[in-house]
Amino acid sequence: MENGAAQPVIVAIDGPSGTGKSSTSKAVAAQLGLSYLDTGAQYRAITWWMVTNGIDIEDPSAIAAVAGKPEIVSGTDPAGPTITVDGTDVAAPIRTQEVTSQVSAVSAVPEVRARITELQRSIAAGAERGIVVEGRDIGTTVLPDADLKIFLTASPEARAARRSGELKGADVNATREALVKRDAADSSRKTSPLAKADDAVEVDTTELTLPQVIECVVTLVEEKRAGK
Ligand SMILES: Nc1ncnc2c1ncn2[C@@H]1O[C@H](COP(=O)(O)OP(=O)(O)OP(=O)(O)O)[C@@H](O)[C@H]1O
Ligand SMILES: Nc1ccn([C@H]2C[C@H](O)[C@@H](COP(=O)(O)O)O2)c(=O)n1
Repeated sequence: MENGAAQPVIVAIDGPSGTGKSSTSKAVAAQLGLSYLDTGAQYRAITWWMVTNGIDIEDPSAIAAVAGKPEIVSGTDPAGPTITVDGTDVAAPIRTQEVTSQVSAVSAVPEVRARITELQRSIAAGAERGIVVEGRDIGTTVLPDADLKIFLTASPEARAARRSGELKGADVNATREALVKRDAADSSRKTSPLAKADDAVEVDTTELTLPQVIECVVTLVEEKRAGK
C-alpha cells in the first residue's frame, strides 16, 4: 500500500486433530503481528458448559435448546490466548478427557455451530491487522473469502506420536484410535464437516518439523500479501 500500512489479512488453517494447527497458527500469527483464534477451544468451551450444567449430550434437541445460553469470550493474542465461559477461565478444564470425548457430539448440533460461527465471524471482522483462524470448517464455511486457506494433514501414526508425547507417555495405539474416531465423527457430520476447501493449499506435515511448517505458512502469507 502507498501509505505503508499492510491490509488486514485473513488466514484460515484447517485439518484433522493433531496435525499442528494450533502450534503453527499461534507461531505464524505472532511472527506476522496478527491475531489468533482457536475455534476448537470455543467448541470445547460450550461442551464444558453443557457437561457442567448436566445437559444430556446424547440428546441433540436438549443441546440445541440451550446453545444460546453460555457467553463465550476468546482472547486473540497469540502470545497468550484465553477462553472464558460466563466470566470463568476454562483454559484448563476444556482439555480434559471428559470434554475431548464429548466435543464432537456437541459440535455436530446445528444450533451450536450457528452460534459459534457467528461469534467467529465477528472476531475475525474486528481484527484490525488480520487474524489466523484455525479449526475444521474455517475455509469452507466460517470464512470462505479468507485471503489464504491452508489444510494441514499428517499420518495418524505421526499425529498419535505427537499427542502421546504431549500427554507424557500415553499409549500410542489408544491415542491413534481416539483421534481417528474423532476425525471420523467430525468429517461425517451433516453441518459443516471437517473438509478441505477446494482453494486450500494442502501441507502434509508428516515429515516436517514444526519450524519447517511455520516457515512454509509464513512464506505463503507473504506471497499472498505481495500479490504473487
Ligand atoms: N510438524 C510437527 N512435528 C512434530 N511435532 C509437531 C508438529 N506440529 C505439531 N507438533 C506437536 O504435535 C502436538 C499437536 O499439535 P497441535 O496441538 O498444534 O495440533 P492441532 O492440529 O491443533 O490439534 P487439535 O486439533 O487436536 O487441537 C503438539 O505437541 C505440537 O507441539
Ligand atoms: N472449526 C471447528 C473447530 C473444532 N471443531 C470441533 C471438532 C473437534 O473435534 C473439537 C475440538 O477441536 P480441537 O481442540 O481438537 O481443535 O471441536 C469443529 O467442529 N469445528
